[in-house]
Amino acid sequence: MKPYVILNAAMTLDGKIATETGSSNISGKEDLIRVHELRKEVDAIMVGINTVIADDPRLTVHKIESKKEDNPIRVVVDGKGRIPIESRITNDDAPTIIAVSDDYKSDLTASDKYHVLKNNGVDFFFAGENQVDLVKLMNYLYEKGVRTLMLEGGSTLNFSMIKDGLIDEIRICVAPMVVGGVNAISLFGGDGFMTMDESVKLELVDSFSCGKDLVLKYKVKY
Ligand SMILES: NC(=O)C1=CN([C@@H]2O[C@H](COP(=O)(O)OP(=O)(O)OC[C@H]3O[C@@H](n4cnc5c(N)ncnc54)[C@H](OP(=O)(O)O)[C@@H]3O)[C@@H](O)[C@H]2O)C=CC1
Ligand SMILES: Nc1nc(O)c(N)c(N[C@@H]2O[C@H](COP(=O)(O)O)[C@@H](O)[C@H]2O)n1
Repeated sequence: MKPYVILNAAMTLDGKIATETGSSNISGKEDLIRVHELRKEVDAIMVGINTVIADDPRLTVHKIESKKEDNPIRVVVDGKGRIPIESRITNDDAPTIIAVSDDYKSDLTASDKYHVLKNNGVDFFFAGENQVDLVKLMNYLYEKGVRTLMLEGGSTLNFSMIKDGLIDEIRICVAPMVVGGVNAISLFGGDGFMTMDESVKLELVDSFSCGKDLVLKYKVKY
């Protein structure tokens, strides 16, 4: 069993979620309110380690009125245990789970960083060779009571999740901007599919204006 997974992201008209240098302020203020309302509804939020390193996100409900209990569990997919010890995501604003691959378990558990984070209340989950086994992670989160999970990027994790058949719904804020650049970061990265036949098919279920932005909602049809 797995949680119902909603991928939420903001992209430019040309499908980029960040520039080559990592600049990623894309959503307008109305869209950020929508995002934080969604954060308040879900049981957990998940991001990849590069997003933590690039953005040092809080992943809490902080742009609308809320209480600490409204904050979902924060999950970081971190195959090699690279989490910076001072990351905001490890503070006590909400529970945090760091998922690491089995190959890096012994290195991590032997480190001071692991013990400091454990003492601060951070939980660890180990599965997979080199990369985190996302199917096992979803199963573990479900067993912990997570029924709805918001995937908030980045590009590499988004592709792994959709390739593994783990995303149920996609909500995209399309901002009226163009950034270009072959090295800018797109909504789905990874190795990609080689043919359109392999592409994951979507069904548009809603679309609406949100301030200056357009929000598109899709169901994923595996
Ligand atoms: N505009 C928006 O809505 C958003 C923009 N962003 C932007 O995206 C950028 C980061 O994206 P990106 O660089 O693609 O990185 P991700 O945040 O997707 O992290 C990917 C890393 O996670 C680790 N990982 C471990 N297991 C897996 C697995 N099974 N599948 C995939 N990844 C795994 C890998 O690192 P390792 O090998 O070390 O394990 C991998 O390189 C940032 O610039 C950020 O600002 C992010 C979110 C939203
Ligand atoms: N919805 C959305 N719009 C953007 O323009 C963004 N750059 C992002 N980024 C995601 O939100 C995280 C930051 O969260 P906090 O405000 O620090 O809680 C960031 O790391 C991305 O996952 N999202």
